[in-house]
Amino acid sequence: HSSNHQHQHPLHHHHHDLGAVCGSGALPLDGDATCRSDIEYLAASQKDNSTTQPTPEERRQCPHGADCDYQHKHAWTHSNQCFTSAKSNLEFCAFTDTSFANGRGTSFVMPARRADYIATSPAFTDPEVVAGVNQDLVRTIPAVYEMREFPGKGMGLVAAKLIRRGDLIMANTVSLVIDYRAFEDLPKEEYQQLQAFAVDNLPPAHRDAIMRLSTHFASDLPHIARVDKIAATNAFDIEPDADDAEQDHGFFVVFPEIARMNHDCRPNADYYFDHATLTQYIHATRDIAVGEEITLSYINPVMTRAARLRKLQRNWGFECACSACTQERALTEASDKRIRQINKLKDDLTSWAPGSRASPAMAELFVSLHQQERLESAMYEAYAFAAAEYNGVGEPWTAIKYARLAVDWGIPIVGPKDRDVLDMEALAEDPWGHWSWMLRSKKRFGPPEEKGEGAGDDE
Ligand SMILES: C[S@@+](CC[C@H](N)C(=O)[O-])C[C@H]1O[C@@H](n2cnc3c(N)ncnc32)[C@H](O)[C@@H]1O
Repeated sequence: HSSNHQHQHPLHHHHHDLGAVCGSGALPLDGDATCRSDIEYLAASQKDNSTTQPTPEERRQCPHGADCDYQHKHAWTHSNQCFTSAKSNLEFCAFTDTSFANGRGTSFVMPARRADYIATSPAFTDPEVVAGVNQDLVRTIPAVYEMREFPGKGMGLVAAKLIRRGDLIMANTVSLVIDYRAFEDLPKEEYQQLQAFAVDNLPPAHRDAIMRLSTHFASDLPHIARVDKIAATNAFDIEPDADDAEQDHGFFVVFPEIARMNHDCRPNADYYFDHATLTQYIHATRDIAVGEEITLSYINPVMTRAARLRKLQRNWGFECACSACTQERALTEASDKRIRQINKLKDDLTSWAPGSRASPAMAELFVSLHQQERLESAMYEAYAFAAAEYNGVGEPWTAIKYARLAVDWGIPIVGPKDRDVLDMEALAEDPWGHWSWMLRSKKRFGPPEEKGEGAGDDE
């Protein structure tokens, strides 16, 4: 299934994984109430006036944590079409809430308990958190972009004013949300029927915005096939919330306005998804001049030209003609060499084994290669590696400099709640108390590591 790339967080050199409250292993499918974050329980229970919502204490005592979460049954405006998979025995339904996000509406295709779980998110229980999002079907703030046609690409967006790095370009709440298992487990006809049903039940303006989206030049498709082609051409992969009992199973999601952004291998914007607001945010990754096209990368950009072209052709069926793909041959070769070097250096920088060659100088090279490659979306990671390397040899001031850069470049790209951003904030505030403090020196010059469990690299 075609879908846009998602951020991976390759900065897994943490010895203390801030993101994982219950350890790093996958949760059993029926969940574990004690593993979930207290803050999220509080947020959900305080923001919901209904008395059926268990208190944080009640949730904690639930023998089957996951079931406690679904005591609150969301009032869906449409949820009368379902199919049960013979393959997995799961029942998938189309759920629509036409009042979601101030009447914009949203539709899900997934099992009922998962839909009810997602509906406990603040985006549903506290409409305030999504006020001001979705400035497109109904606009109250002037747009920083306009839509126009780009020869060979269909429609696209251009900057209508100077946009600075870090500026918010647009944000959309979830529109059409499909559990990957529906796609994998159901017969194609049933799956496509649920998907079309989900779209048809949205409020008309929203439904029409989806139906106008690109089918990548396919025409005269019957309605159900057209919806399927629109989903395949425009969907983003979304990773489930870490508290979702079914977190091993991802979604693909269509956002009707964001879907108008075309691909560039060196894009000037990037996106992240926030589960609390069920919103995809698009920010500028560098300054964008008036009249310049606003672009995203549909794939991981840290790939050689040939690999990028292959992937774009296979998943979206277009021949990438962005400047990084069409520059003269000598420049392409130089770029591919830098890409290969970036990927090699990353192995060293992510390794905290005593034999790793990583050093502050290597991290400086890593930062420079990203700048040379115009990989603004990945700069925060490079800065984070540099911060950890400097701190690892006891250079707190340079470590703080890079940690601050990582935070500033990371917030627009992965959001303020991202665990790497939080980790760098912690380093900038207290390098001496950070996990990386003197860690390289200790590993290289300290007593020999104990053999076996816990020794050496945490990868
Ligand atoms: C998510 S949509 C982007 C918006 C689309 N151009 C439209 O008219 O709504 C993805 C489709 O846009 C087109 N597209 C996006 N980036 C492109 C590029 N760099 N070159 C050519 N076509 C592109 C392809 O048809 C692709 O299947």
